Amino acid sequence: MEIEFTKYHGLGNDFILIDNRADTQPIITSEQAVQLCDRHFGIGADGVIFALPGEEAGDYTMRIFNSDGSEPEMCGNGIRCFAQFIADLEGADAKSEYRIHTLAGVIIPKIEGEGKVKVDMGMPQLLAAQIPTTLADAEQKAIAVPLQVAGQSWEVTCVSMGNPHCITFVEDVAAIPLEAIGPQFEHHPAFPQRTNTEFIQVVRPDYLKMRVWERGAGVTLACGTGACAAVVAGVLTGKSDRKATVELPGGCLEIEWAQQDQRVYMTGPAERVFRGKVSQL
Ligand SMILES: N[C@H](CCC[C@H](N)C(=O)O)C(=O)O
Repeated sequence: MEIEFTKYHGLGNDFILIDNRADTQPIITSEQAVQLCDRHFGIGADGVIFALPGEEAGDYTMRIFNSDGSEPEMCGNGIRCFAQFIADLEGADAKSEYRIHTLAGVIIPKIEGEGKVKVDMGMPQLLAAQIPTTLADAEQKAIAVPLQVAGQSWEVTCVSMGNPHCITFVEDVAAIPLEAIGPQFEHHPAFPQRTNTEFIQVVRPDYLKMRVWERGAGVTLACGTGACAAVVAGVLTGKSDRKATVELPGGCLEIEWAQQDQRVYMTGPAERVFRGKVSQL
């Protein structure tokens, strides 16, 4: 079988996008996605994203496989790339705003020009059962609670953007041994669905530096849902403003947890890199 694909990235968090509009199920398996994401034996990416026909009043449905083959509920950098991909596919008929059905609900990206996409990421979920985490009672929030990892006690705050995030604030993100401790956070028993983990250095209340170990993908250059979760955690712990720039290794995202509707808005780039075909799957 030969598969056409287009490679996009959002601040270096890169994805293989597949036009899957002719089928209601992804045309490749999660095992094949792992092969395609391999940076030596495949195309190389942090994940594979499928553009499927719309469901439940969505213009389209987005599904994604992480590079380890697991299927997350949502992807922030990915949905900006998804919106750009759809607009490229629709050409002259392209809209500037789409309603995308995802496992995290309907997400609304708006193409703003100069390669920027603004996304209504919906409302964060904060109850322990919604993350999910056992770090607090099911109907309570896990804000600034202790978590033992690698022989150290970390103060963490848990936020779901449809996918789980564990946020901790540190003095110097550059000093964090991400490859050593990331997997211990990801697979910690306190997170039944595993977790993404964000390490945040507060430069100013409106400027955060972030590094991330992603569930199912490891170290990435950027994480959109993680940047949103980081600002929410910053507000909940009194460390950041509701509107902040989040600087990631791959570049900056503008995030706002809006006071008036309690929804999180993320603005950032989405860039097409190349198109290709792959066979022997
Ligand atoms: N690894 C994440 C999915 C991708 C999220 C990230 N790439 C983003 O931009 O939000 C998870 O398993 O929840």
